[in-house]
Amino acid sequence: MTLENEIHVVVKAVIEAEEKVLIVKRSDDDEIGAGTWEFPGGKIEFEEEIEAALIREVKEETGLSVTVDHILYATSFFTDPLRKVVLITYFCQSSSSDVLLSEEHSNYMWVLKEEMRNLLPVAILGELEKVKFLQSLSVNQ
Ligand SMILES: Nc1nc2c([nH]c(=O)n2[C@H]2C[C@H](O)[C@@H](COP(=O)(O)OP(=O)(O)OP(=O)(O)O)O2)c(=O)[nH]1
Repeated sequence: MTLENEIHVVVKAVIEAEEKVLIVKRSDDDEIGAGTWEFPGGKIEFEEEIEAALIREVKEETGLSVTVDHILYATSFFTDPLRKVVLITYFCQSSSSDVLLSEEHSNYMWVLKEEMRNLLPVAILGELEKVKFLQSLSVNQ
C-alpha cells in the first residue's frame, strides 16, 4: 500500500462528568498537533468495534471508564499532505472525574463552554458548532 492510500480512522470522546467536559493537551513533542487541546481518543485497530476502540483509547489516555452515548459528528481531513484521517466523535459519560494521563498528553482540564471556546482549535470548534453542541449543554455552564 502506498502512503497516499493510507487512511487512519480515529475515534474521539467528548466526556461529560459533573456538568463539565474533559479536554486534554497533546504532548509538546508530538509529531501532529503538539501542544494543542483536543478530546481524548485514538486510532481504531482493524476489525475492532468502533465503540470498543473508543472505550479502550479513553481508558489508555485518561484512566476513565466511559459509557458511549451518541455520535456527535464525523469528519475527514489531512494531518499532513500524505496522511488522511477519518475522525468520528462521540458524546460519552463518566461517573468519575479522576484522570490519569498517559505520556501522549501533558495536561487536562474539566471545562465549561467558555473555556472550550478559548482553548480548542477552530477546526474542532467548527465541527461542534455545526451540530450545535455547545448550545446543547446545560444553561448553567
Ligand atoms: N480538523 C479536525 N481535527 C481534529 C478534530 N478532532 C481532533 O482531535 N482533531 C485533530 C487533533 C489531532 O491533531 C488529530 C488527530 O491526531 P491523530 O490522527 O494522530 O490521532 P490520535 O493521536 O488521536 O491517535 P493515536 O495516535 O492516539 O491512536 O486531529 C476535528 O474535529 N477536526
